[in-house]
Amino acid sequence: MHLPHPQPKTCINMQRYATGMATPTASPSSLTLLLCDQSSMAASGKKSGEIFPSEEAVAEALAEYVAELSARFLKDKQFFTVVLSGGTLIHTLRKLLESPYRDEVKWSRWKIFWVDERVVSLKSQDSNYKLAFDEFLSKVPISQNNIYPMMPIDGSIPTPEEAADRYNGILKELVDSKILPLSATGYPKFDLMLLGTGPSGTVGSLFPNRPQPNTDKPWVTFLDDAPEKPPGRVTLVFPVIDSASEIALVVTGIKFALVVYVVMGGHRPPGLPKLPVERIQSKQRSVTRFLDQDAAAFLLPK
Ligand SMILES: O=C1O[C@H](COP(=O)(O)O)[C@@H](O)[C@H](O)[C@H]1O
Repeated sequence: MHLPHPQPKTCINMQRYATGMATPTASPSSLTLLLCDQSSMAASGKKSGEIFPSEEAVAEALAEYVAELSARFLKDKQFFTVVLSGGTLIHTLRKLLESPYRDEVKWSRWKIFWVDERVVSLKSQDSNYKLAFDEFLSKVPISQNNIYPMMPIDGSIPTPEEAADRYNGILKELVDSKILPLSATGYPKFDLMLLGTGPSGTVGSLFPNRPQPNTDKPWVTFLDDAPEKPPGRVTLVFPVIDSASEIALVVTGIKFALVVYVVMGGHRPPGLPKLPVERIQSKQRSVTRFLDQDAAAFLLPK
């Protein structure tokens, strides 16, 4: 696969993606790429489109975005339902723990879910819940009653299939009690889905070259042969992810540059099937992308 060399001195404003006007399958030549000078962007400290000069700037913009959504959704409904991923995303949420967000956000009205989990004890270093709890949830006043881990809180470790059944049941109860609405296509509709991706284009635990990305029921599925450790995973199916009112895709770091390039419409190796992360664009709502310059290193104008 031939890729352009990164040019660290340039940055790119791809506002069209932020507004959902472009699709991931558009060719680079059809996109509006505005080059700007990295030093002026860094000096202004402001976000420019969706590619930010640093991971720190991504974290700041993400906090502003999430806090604004929380306020907007809570004007009309009792709870703000947020679905977390694991991985680097959790660290990037850190600015929400600082002023002004820490005091302004109505944390007691958040309900927290996960897009995926590793089938391990909640105390394991591999647990997405533990990561989120230690780094984020334990530092804000969200009641434990409003946190819905994908693994049992009693520390038991079910099989991946049992864990998926259990979470399906939890989501069903929340739908039945009208806390989670159903989308027009019959899937639970969360307010905000916070996604990362792996270098291979995963979303949650929907891995390329596995059947789960094409599964549409039940709402939560599982695998016991994930290509990355640990092998047991529970994950929301794609239509549940796609039904969320808002989706943020947060990608920082050079190891994601290739997958970002492909997702944003760059040249793709012949025969490469559509990656799970490429499927989250929807006509119903935009995907808000938060990329740092490292993740966007291959996105160069033609
Ligand atoms: O295993 C997982 O990895 C992905 C990506 O994590 P990152 O460290 O590359 O950002 C994460 O989104 C997912 O929730 C997690 O289970």
